[in-house]
Amino acid sequence: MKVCLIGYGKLGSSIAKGLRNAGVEVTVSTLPPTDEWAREDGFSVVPMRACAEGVDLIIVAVPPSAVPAVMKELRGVEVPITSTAALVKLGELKKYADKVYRVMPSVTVEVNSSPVLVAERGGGADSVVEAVWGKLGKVYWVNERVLDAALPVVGSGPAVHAEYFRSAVEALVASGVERSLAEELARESIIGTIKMLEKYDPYKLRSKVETPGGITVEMLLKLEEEGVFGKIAKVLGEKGRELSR
Ligand SMILES: NC(=O)C1=CN([C@@H]2O[C@H](COP(=O)(O)OP(=O)(O)OC[C@H]3O[C@@H](n4cnc5c(N)ncnc54)[C@H](OP(=O)(O)O)[C@@H]3O)[C@@H](O)[C@H]2O)C=CC1
Ligand SMILES: O=C(O)[C@@H]1CCC=N1
Repeated sequence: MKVCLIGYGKLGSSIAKGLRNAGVEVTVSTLPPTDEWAREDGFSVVPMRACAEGVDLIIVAVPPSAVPAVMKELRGVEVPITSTAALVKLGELKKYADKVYRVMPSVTVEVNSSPVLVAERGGGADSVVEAVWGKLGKVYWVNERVLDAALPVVGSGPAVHAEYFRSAVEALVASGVERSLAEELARESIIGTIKMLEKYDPYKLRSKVETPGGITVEMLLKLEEEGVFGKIAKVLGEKGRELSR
């Protein structure tokens, strides 16, 4: 399979590396200075129209403000297009191309382990979209409203989750644990928790950990009193509702 990737920034470079891991041939089109970064990473960089020739899929990973210019330059190209841009709706993309989809992944595509929301089925090239994006994680076909509502947890997710991880590490360091050990312990704990969440819902998991009158319930009640979890749900939920309007 061959892919043309437009944009080699934070997300684009992760997409390129994830696809390469999976044996997909990637050609890049981007502006300076990231054109040089793509070359240093071993990708071939060409002008946009040349990039779009003879490929199975085009992935547009440029800032939302640059999408109209890129779509205009791709006008008339028959190859299906997937846009990763937040904020640019399908209705806008369809003004420029027939076979076009919105995709919402996260940078964890770099390790081939991202939820990949795709809107919407029936865009004229579903199987090629599934085949390419399926190399980068688990594909979920959704309507556009769900893609936007889920963006705070899917697209932004790694940054939000990393902040919890960082806080846990700082807590351990403050308690006298060496940073390298603290990072390893926090990481292993999260990996184990994720595996348990595949078996149990979060309420059940919490009740398995809380010893009555013990340390866990004491800490969790304190965090709830501070509004920590409620605030996360409020901010992410408000943003999801705003985006999906
Ligand atoms: N970062 C993330 O985790 C996620 C991002 N997204 C979406 O993906 C898109 C990219 O985000 P991100 O990678 O963070 O952004 P960056 O700003 O890091 O990267 C944007 C890339 O697009 C290039 N570019 C800008 N304008 C053009 C143009 N006209 N033609 C060709 N290339 C161009 C930039 O080149 P240069 O910098 O060299 O000028 C850069 O390589 C955004 O729309 C964002 O909403 C979606 C999900 C997750
Ligand atoms: O922060 C952003 O706007 C983009 C979309 C999701 C992740 N990065």
